Amino acid sequence: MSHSIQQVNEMKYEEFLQVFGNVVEHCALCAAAIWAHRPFYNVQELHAELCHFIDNLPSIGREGILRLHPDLAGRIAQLGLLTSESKKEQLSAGLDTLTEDERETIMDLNERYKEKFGFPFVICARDNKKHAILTGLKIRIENTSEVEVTTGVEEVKKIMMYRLLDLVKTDN
Ligand SMILES: NC(=O)N[C@H]1NC(=O)NC1=O
Repeated sequence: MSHSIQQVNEMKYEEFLQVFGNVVEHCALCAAAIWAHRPFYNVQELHAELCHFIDNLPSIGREGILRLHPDLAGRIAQLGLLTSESKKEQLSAGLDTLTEDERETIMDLNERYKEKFGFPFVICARDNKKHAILTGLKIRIENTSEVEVTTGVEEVKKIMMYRLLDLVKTDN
């Protein structure tokens, strides 16, 4: 359901958390923190407040946010246990149409990425089809940890914007 920015600004904390609690995957803290910063002028400002909160976390906090994300085409997806948001995103990237070889490659690269960095590979699946995800994994696994925390968090912000646009009307 889509809400006007006026409706968002009038929301009590509990409703706000229910509506926006998963705009950052499994990290309701982000929405809980920025509720105090109402009123928001528009969805862009809401997004900017969330970005500001995330950017001000210590590096281990930002890594923690990455860790809350399920692997793309991973076991959680295979078990049907994704959040509805993540499921929709993974479908939009065509991750349900992977060949056996592609699935094995992506799962293997995801494991190697996690072994190297200690957090999962995060990319905005609504901006990347399955081939771009595979290429991204192959390229980004060569980066340093610092670069990958920054890159992963920038992807979280893109995912967040799409999720917000599903929830807030922009025509006000
Ligand atoms: N691992 C990872 O990138 N997961 C996320 N990406 C996305 O678009 N939705 C997710 O859950």
